[in-house]
Amino acid sequence: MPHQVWTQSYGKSRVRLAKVDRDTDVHQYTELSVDVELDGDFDAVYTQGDNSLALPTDTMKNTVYAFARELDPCELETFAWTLGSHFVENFDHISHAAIKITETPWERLVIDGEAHPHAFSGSSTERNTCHAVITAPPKEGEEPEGAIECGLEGLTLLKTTDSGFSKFLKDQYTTLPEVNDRIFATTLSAKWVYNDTPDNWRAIRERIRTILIREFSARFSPSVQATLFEMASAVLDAEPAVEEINLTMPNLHRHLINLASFDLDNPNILFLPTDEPHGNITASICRERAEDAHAHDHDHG
Ligand SMILES: O=c1[nH]c(=O)c2[nH]c(=O)[nH]c2[nH]1
Repeated sequence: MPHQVWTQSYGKSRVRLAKVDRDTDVHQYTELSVDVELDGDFDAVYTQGDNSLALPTDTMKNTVYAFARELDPCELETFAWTLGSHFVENFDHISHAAIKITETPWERLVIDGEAHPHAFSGSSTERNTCHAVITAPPKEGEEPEGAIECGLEGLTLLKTTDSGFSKFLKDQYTTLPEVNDRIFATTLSAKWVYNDTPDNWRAIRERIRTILIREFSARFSPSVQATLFEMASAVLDAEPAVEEINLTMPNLHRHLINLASFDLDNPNILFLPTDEPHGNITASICRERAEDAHAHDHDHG
């Protein structure tokens, strides 16, 4: 055979659903977009036109709906895990199921100081994410294995002071002025993994978000990099169940507008907001591991 399928995956993307929990008069509202991707013995589907092992992506969509009816999709992690396990447990030829959930949070409206029982606002760009990859059990009768990565995306943050960038490396192309008072704007994405199953997935997610926001605003930022490290470190310090956290923080520049042509000064008050081009800063921060400590000693020694 001249060619072979080297890697593959197929699935249904952006299966959107909203669920209302009407158990009490105070309704809960959950809105998700789910991606299902399967891997396994699908070669013949590609090479032979043989669909006998191809579970239709339409069926995957229906499975998402059926599971959302039966389960509480509000707990993204257990929903993803149960859904992924279904595919690897029920079909021998499916080796991996990747379930990616993106949740659009809707905030309960507060009217005249009172939380409304069934009216919500959803204007934020923020999303909760959960990416679970479930692997078929090594032996029949055993539990599937897997990994879950939790996160959030689109959390826009800005502070009008307490940020600077100076004493950086310069060469013949450097024009950036050193500043000790600038606007720091970013759209935070965070992804983290746990070393233990949290008691309450929703609660720990909320705590991590709160820590990230608090640290962003807590003190002077000498660079996006240093603030990113502080934000991630604060999560690892406060939450022992978080093993590693990856933060991506684009530096969404606010350039000082030059008003000198109009004989006007600009004492750090009028800026041009831009998002292109933007700095892109990303790092994964983990607890110090014995072998890494050794490697660092070695590097610096
Ligand atoms: O916080 C920053 N980090 C950089 O690496 C960088 N580079 C740049 O032009 N501005 C900034 N700001």
